[in-house]
Amino acid sequence: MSLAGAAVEDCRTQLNGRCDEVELRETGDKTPGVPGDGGGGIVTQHQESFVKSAPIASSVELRFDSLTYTVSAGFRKGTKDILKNICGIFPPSQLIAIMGPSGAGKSSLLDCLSGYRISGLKGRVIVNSRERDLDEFRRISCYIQQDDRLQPLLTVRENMDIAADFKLGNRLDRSKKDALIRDILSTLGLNEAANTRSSMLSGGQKKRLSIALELINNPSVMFLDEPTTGLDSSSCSQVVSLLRLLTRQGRTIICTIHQPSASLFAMFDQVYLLSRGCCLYQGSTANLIPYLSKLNFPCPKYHNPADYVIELACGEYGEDKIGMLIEGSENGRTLEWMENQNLIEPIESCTDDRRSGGGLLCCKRKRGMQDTSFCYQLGVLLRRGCIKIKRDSTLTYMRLIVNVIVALMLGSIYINAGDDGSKVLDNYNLLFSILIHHVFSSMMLNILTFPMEMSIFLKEHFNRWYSFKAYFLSVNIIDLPVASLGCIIFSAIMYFMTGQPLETRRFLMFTGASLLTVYIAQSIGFIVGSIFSVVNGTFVGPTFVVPAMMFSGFGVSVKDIPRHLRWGAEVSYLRYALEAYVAAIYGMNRENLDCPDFYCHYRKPKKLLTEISLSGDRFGFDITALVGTLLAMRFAAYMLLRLKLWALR
Ligand SMILES: Nc1ncnc2c1ncn2[C@@H]1O[C@H](COP(=O)(O)OP(=O)(O)OP(=O)(O)O)[C@@H](O)[C@H]1O
Repeated sequence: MSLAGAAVEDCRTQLNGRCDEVELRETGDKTPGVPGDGGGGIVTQHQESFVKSAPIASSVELRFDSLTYTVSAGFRKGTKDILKNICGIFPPSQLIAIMGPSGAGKSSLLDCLSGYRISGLKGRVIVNSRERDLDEFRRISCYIQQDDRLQPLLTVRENMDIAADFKLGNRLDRSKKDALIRDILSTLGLNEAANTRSSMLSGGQKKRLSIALELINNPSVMFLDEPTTGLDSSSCSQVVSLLRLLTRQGRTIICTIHQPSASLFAMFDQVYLLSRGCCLYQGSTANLIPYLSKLNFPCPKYHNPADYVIELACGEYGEDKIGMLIEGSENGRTLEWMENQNLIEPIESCTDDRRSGGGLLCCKRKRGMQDTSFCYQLGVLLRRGCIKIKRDSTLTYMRLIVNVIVALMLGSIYINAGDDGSKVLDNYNLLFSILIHHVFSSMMLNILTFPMEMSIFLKEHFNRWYSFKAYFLSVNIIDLPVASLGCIIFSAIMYFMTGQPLETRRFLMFTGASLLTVYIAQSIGFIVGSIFSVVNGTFVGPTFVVPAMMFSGFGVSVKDIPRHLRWGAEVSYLRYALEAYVAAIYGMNRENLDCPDFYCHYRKPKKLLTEISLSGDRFGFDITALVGTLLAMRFAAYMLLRLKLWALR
C-alpha cells in the first residue's frame, strides 16, 4: 500500500466513529488518494506528476476580520445579521471545511469571502496581508456553487474545450490546450467520460467536471459550496481527496460541508465551525477534540466528532454551550488551535498595508476582468450556441415543424380568404391570429429556457469566463437564424394558402412585419425570463401581451377606445404590427376584391380600412415604430439583466 493509501487507512482506523479513541493527527503526506479512472483511493502517478507540474502562481492566505453580513429581513421587517462580527484565518495549502447546522451562515460566509456578495458586508477581508482588491482577487480565485451549473448538452470534452478557450484565449495553441485538458481530465478521473454529455454524468462526475473547468486557469483559491451534497460516500471521498490533492499545489481550498463521515472529516486540514452567524471553533481538524475537552464538552464514546460538533452547534446539548463555544473561540479570533500557530500573525495586526503582501495583489492593474477580448468571447459564445442548437435538434425541428403545422391548419381554415371580397373580415381575423401565434411561440420559449441559462451565466460570468456584454450580444444573435427561418416558412405557407395578393412587395412587407413581431416577442421573453422563475414567468409573460392585444385595434377599434386610454394604442406594438399587416394586404391602393356573392360589404379595401380605423398607408411609420419598440425592449432587457446582476451581489 502506498504511503497515501496507508494514510487513509490510518485515518479510518483512528476515527471509525469513536470519539474516545480519536486523536486526529496530521499524517505527514497530505494526499490520502484520489481515485483515478478506476477508483481505488490511491494517488496515481499521473496525479502525482500533475501536482508537481502545475504549481499555482502564488499561494494565498485569506483572513477576515470583524465580518458582519446583513440582509433585509423583508418588507418593513428591518434587517437581519447573517454573520456576526466573525474573524478567521485560512492559510495557504490547506483544505478548509466550513461546518455548521443548516442556516448557520456557511454559504453566506463563502459568498462574502469569494466576493459573490458585497452589499450588506462590513468588516475586512485580507488577502496576503493586504485589504482585498475584489477585481484582483477574482482573478486568482473561483467559486463553484452547490448546484452543478454545466451546459447539459455539451460533452465533458466540449465543456473543457470551451472553458479553455474562454480562460486561455490565444495564449496557448490548440495542441497545448488539448494537452492541458487531457492532463486535468486524467487527474480528475474523467477521461473515460470525456465524450459523455454532462447531463448524463453521475453526481460525483458532475462535481469533478465543475472543478476541472475552473482548474484550467489554475486558481490559487477555490471556494466550493457543499461539494459533497447528494453524493454517495465513495464519490464524497473521491471529491474531497481530489481537493486535498489540489492543496498540495499551494492552493487554498475552502468548502462548506454538511455532516461529513468521520473519515471524510479527517481529510480536512482545518475546520471553521459556525452557528447562527458566530464562530464556535477555528483550528486544525486534529485540535477539535482537545478543544472540546478543554471546554468540558468531551465527545461521547462511539460518536463521530463531526456529528457531535454539529449537535453542539444546533444547541442539542443546551443553548449555553453555544455561547461558551463562541467565547472559547473568541468568535474566530483565537489562533490557539491552529496548526503552526507561531507562524501566523494575530488577526488584529493583519491589516498593515505596509507589509509586503507576497506580491500577488500588490499591483492594482486596472484592466478588463476577462482574460480574452470581447470579440474572442463573442466568437466562443456563438460557437457554443451553435453546438447547443445542433445538439438540441429536437427543439430546433419542433420549432420549425410547429410553424409548418400551425400554418397548414390556419391555411386550411382560411383557404383563399385573402382575395375573396366576402371573407374580408375572416381574413382580418386571420391576420390577428398570425400575430398571436408569433408572439406566444417566441415569447414562451425564452420564458421557459432563459432561467436555466441565467444560472449558468451567473456562475461563468462571476468566474470571469466572459463579459456581460459579450453574453448579451450572443444571446441576441444566436437564436435569430432558427426564429427567422421558422417565421419565414410560416409566412410563406400562410400567404400562399390563404390567397393573399401575389405581389413580391406585399409578401416582403408581410414577412418583414412578422419577423419584427417575432423579435419583439423574444425580447419580452428575455425580460420576463431574466427576472422571473419559469413558474412565475409563465404567468407574468402573457400579462405583458394582453394589454398590447387590447390596444391593438382588433375587437375595439382605435377610434372607439376611450380618449384617456388612447395612449395605450400609441405604445402597443401589436397595433403597429396589425396596421403593418393591413397595409401589406389591403393598403397601397389595392384594387377591388372579387365578390362571389350578391353583395360584399368590404369589396373595396378602403372601406375596411375606414371601419377598423387602421391606416393602410403608414407602413413605413409602423415599421419604424416596431423597430423602435424592438430596440427599446432589447435595451430594457439589457438594463434589467445588469440590474439583476448588481442586485444579486
Ligand atoms: N438574501 C437573504 N435574505 C434573507 N435571508 C437570507 C439571505 N441570505 C441568507 N439568508 C438567511 O441566512 C441564513 C443563513 O443562510 P446560509 O445559506 O448562509 O446558511 P447555510 O449555513 O449555508 O445553510 P444550509 O446548510 O442549509 O445551506 C438562513 O437563515 C437564510 O435564510
